[in-house]
Amino acid sequence: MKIALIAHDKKKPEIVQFAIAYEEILKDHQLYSTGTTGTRIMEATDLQIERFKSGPLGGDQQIGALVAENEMDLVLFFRDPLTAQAHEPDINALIRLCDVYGIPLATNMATGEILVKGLARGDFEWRKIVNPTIEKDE
Ligand SMILES: O=C(CO)COP(=O)(O)O
Repeated sequence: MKIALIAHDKKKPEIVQFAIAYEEILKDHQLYSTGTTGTRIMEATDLQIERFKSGPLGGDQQIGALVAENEMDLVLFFRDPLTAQAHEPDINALIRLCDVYGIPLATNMATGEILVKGLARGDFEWRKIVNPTIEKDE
Protein backbone atom coordinates (compact mmCIF):
# COMPACT_ATOMS: atom_id res chain seq x y z
CA MET A 1 0.00 0.00 0.00
CA LYS A 2 1.03 3.59 -0.52
CA ILE A 3 0.98 5.56 2.71
CA ALA A 4 1.57 9.29 3.24
CA LEU A 5 3.00 10.50 6.56
CA ILE A 6 2.63 14.22 7.28
CA ALA A 7 2.78 16.23 10.50
CA HIS A 8 2.74 19.87 11.41
CA ASP A 9 5.69 21.08 13.46
CA LYS A 10 4.13 20.65 16.91
CA LYS A 11 2.99 17.15 15.94
CA LYS A 12 6.34 15.98 14.57
CA PRO A 13 7.41 14.36 17.87
CA GLU A 14 4.14 12.41 17.79
CA ILE A 15 4.57 11.16 14.24
CA VAL A 16 8.16 10.15 14.95
CA GLN A 17 7.01 8.15 18.00
CA PHE A 18 4.21 6.70 15.88
CA ALA A 19 6.64 5.64 13.14
CA ILE A 20 8.94 4.02 15.71
CA ALA A 21 6.02 2.19 17.33
CA TYR A 22 4.61 0.91 14.03
CA GLU A 23 7.86 0.53 12.07
CA GLU A 24 7.32 -3.23 11.71
CA ILE A 25 4.01 -2.59 9.95
CA LEU A 26 5.05 0.49 7.97
CA LYS A 27 8.26 -1.04 6.60
CA ASP A 28 6.30 -3.37 4.29
CA HIS A 29 4.65 -0.46 2.46
CA GLN A 30 5.60 2.35 0.11
CA LEU A 31 5.96 5.45 2.23
CA TYR A 32 5.69 9.08 1.17
CA SER A 33 5.91 12.27 3.17
CA THR A 34 6.25 16.01 3.09
CA GLY A 35 9.85 17.19 3.32
CA THR A 36 10.61 17.80 6.97
CA THR A 37 8.32 15.09 8.32
CA GLY A 38 10.08 12.48 6.18
CA THR A 39 13.52 13.63 7.28
CA ARG A 40 12.59 13.42 10.97
CA ILE A 41 11.11 9.93 10.60
CA MET A 42 14.08 8.62 8.62
CA GLU A 43 16.49 10.00 11.23
CA ALA A 44 14.66 8.04 13.94
CA THR A 45 13.89 4.78 12.10
CA ASP A 46 15.17 2.53 9.30
CA LEU A 47 12.15 3.38 7.16
CA GLN A 48 12.70 4.49 3.58
CA ILE A 49 10.41 7.36 2.61
CA GLU A 50 9.97 9.21 -0.66
CA ARG A 51 9.98 12.83 0.40
CA PHE A 52 8.10 15.55 -1.41
CA LYS A 53 8.47 19.29 -0.88
CA SER A 54 7.88 20.75 2.53
CA GLY A 55 4.19 21.38 3.21
CA PRO A 56 4.30 25.19 2.94
CA LEU A 57 6.17 24.83 -0.38
CA GLY A 58 3.65 22.51 -2.02
CA GLY A 59 4.21 19.11 -0.41
CA ASP A 60 0.57 18.70 0.63
CA GLN A 61 -0.45 19.46 -2.95
CA GLN A 62 1.97 16.87 -4.33
CA ILE A 63 0.46 14.22 -2.06
CA GLY A 64 -3.02 15.47 -3.01
CA ALA A 65 -2.13 14.90 -6.65
CA LEU A 66 -1.39 11.22 -5.87
CA VAL A 67 -4.73 10.94 -4.08
CA ALA A 68 -6.46 12.37 -7.18
CA GLU A 69 -4.67 9.80 -9.36
CA ASN A 70 -5.75 6.89 -7.11
CA GLU A 71 -2.07 6.45 -6.19
CA MET A 72 -2.42 6.81 -2.41
CA ASP A 73 -4.10 4.28 -0.10
CA LEU A 74 -3.80 5.89 3.32
CA VAL A 75 -2.99 9.39 4.54
CA LEU A 76 -1.70 9.90 8.09
CA PHE A 77 -1.75 13.65 8.60
CA PHE A 78 -1.19 14.70 12.20
CA ARG A 79 -2.56 18.21 12.04
CA ASP A 80 -1.95 21.01 14.52
CA PRO A 81 -5.39 22.56 15.03
CA LEU A 82 -4.06 25.26 17.40
CA THR A 83 -1.55 26.97 15.14
CA ALA A 84 -2.38 29.02 12.03
CA GLN A 85 -0.62 27.64 8.94
CA ALA A 86 0.38 29.86 6.02
CA HIS A 87 -0.63 27.10 3.61
CA GLU A 88 -4.06 26.37 5.14
CA PRO A 89 -5.68 26.23 1.67
CA ASP A 90 -3.29 23.42 0.66
CA ILE A 91 -4.07 21.51 3.87
CA ASN A 92 -7.80 21.83 3.30
CA ALA A 93 -7.37 20.79 -0.32
CA LEU A 94 -5.58 17.57 0.67
CA ILE A 95 -8.22 16.72 3.25
CA ARG A 96 -10.95 17.50 0.72
CA LEU A 97 -9.39 15.26 -1.92
CA CYS A 98 -9.25 12.36 0.55
CA ASP A 99 -13.00 12.80 1.00
CA VAL A 100 -13.62 13.22 -2.73
CA TYR A 101 -11.86 9.93 -3.48
CA GLY A 102 -12.76 8.03 -0.28
CA ILE A 103 -9.18 7.61 0.88
CA PRO A 104 -8.71 6.72 4.57
CA LEU A 105 -7.33 9.78 6.39
CA ALA A 106 -6.20 10.15 10.00
CA THR A 107 -5.79 13.72 11.24
CA ASN A 108 -4.57 12.67 14.69
CA MET A 109 -2.50 9.90 16.23
CA ALA A 110 -5.41 8.09 17.89
CA THR A 111 -7.12 7.60 14.54
CA GLY A 112 -3.79 6.79 12.92
CA GLU A 113 -3.25 3.91 15.34
CA ILE A 114 -6.60 2.40 14.53
CA LEU A 115 -5.98 2.67 10.78
CA VAL A 116 -2.48 1.18 10.94
CA LYS A 117 -3.68 -1.71 13.09
CA GLY A 118 -6.46 -2.20 10.56
CA LEU A 119 -3.88 -2.17 7.78
CA ALA A 120 -1.93 -4.92 9.57
CA ARG A 121 -4.97 -7.16 9.89
CA GLY A 122 -6.03 -6.76 6.26
CA ASP A 123 -8.74 -4.12 6.47
CA PHE A 124 -7.31 -2.36 3.41
CA GLU A 125 -7.72 -5.28 1.03
CA TRP A 126 -10.54 -3.40 -0.69
CA ARG A 127 -7.96 -0.95 -2.02
CA LYS A 128 -6.61 -3.75 -4.24
CA ILE A 129 -10.01 -3.93 -5.91
CA VAL A 130 -10.24 -0.19 -6.60
CA ASN A 131 -6.54 -0.01 -7.52
CA PRO A 132 -5.45 -3.23 -9.26
CA THR A 133 -1.88 -1.92 -9.65
CA ILE A 134 -1.21 -2.60 -5.96
CA GLU A 135 1.11 -5.57 -5.64
CA LYS A 136 -0.64 -8.64 -4.29
CA ASP A 137 1.84 -9.10 -1.41
CA GLU A 138 1.76 -5.49 -0.17
O1 LIG B 1 3.27 21.57 6.56
C1 LIG B 1 3.12 20.38 6.51
C2 LIG B 1 1.80 19.80 6.24
O2 LIG B 1 0.82 20.76 5.97
C3 LIG B 1 4.24 19.45 6.74
O3 LIG B 1 5.38 19.85 6.02
P1 LIG B 1 6.81 19.41 6.52
O4 LIG B 1 6.78 17.94 6.71
O5 LIG B 1 7.77 19.80 5.44
O6 LIG B 1 7.05 20.15 7.80
